[in-house]
Amino acid sequence: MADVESSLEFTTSLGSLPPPRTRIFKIIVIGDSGVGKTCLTYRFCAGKFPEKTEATIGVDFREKLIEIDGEKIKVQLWDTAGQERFRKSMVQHYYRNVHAIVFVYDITNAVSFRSLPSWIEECKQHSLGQEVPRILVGNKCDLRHAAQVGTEAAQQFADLHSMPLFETSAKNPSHADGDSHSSNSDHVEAIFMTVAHKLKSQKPLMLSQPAGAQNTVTLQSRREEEEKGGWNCSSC
Ligand SMILES: Nc1nc2c(ncn2[C@@H]2O[C@H](COP(=O)(O)OP(=O)(O)OP(=O)(O)O)[C@@H](O)[C@H]2O)c(=O)[nH]1
Ligand SMILES: [Mg+2]
Repeated sequence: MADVESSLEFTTSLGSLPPPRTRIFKIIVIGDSGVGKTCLTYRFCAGKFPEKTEATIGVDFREKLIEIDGEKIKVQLWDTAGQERFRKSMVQHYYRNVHAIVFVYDITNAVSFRSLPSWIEECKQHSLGQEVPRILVGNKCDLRHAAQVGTEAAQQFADLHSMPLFETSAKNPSHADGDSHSSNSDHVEAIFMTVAHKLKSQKPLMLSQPAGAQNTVTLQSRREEEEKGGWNCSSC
């Protein structure tokens, strides 16, 4: 867990201050326990695969400052717990003010794919309609030999629910690292950047940080929730 914790410190560091009124895109990552949500979000924010992860309790935040067309944008990933017992107290909190949803399944675990309708239903129950951009991510493509979910079935499901499908591996090094095995999977970085581009092009009403506030959007909302006794965040 040491790696993940140090990433959190790094990604939420007050040291690298964004310019005034940085837009924040809140993206929630959901799916069954063990599909790799923590690894995917860590990979995007810290640029590497975590050596060790533990089941997420409640929700973890990871942030990355990116630049699109000259505008600096903060991508805020909410890495949610897949295990029911670790998410109960949190659910109503992380579905607030969501800009995009990433549904994740594990291509080597058919059960995680069959669970997707219930995750979609949960979003619906929390008033996240079709207008909220959503994508489907099949993770662990480095284990294709053990695949239980084919690309065709996944694509059909994605089409049915009008969302793009990406197959990827949080573990594989990128092309830049000289690995040829990753050629048949999308890159984690490209996936989240695609979501960010989509959000930017839609110009939705975003949370923004006024000059000098730095991370107060995140910290304040957490403090408010803590006061209400609602937070149960494993790494924050
Ligand atoms: N081979 C391989 N293993 C992966 C990949 N992504 C995650 N894993 C492994 O899958 C296990 C679960 O990963 P996590 O990221 O903790 O899963 P999670 O979805 O966050 O699980 P919860 O927090 O319980 O909801 C860990 O042992 C990871 O090392 C991947 O792309 N390839
Ligand atoms: Mg996790």
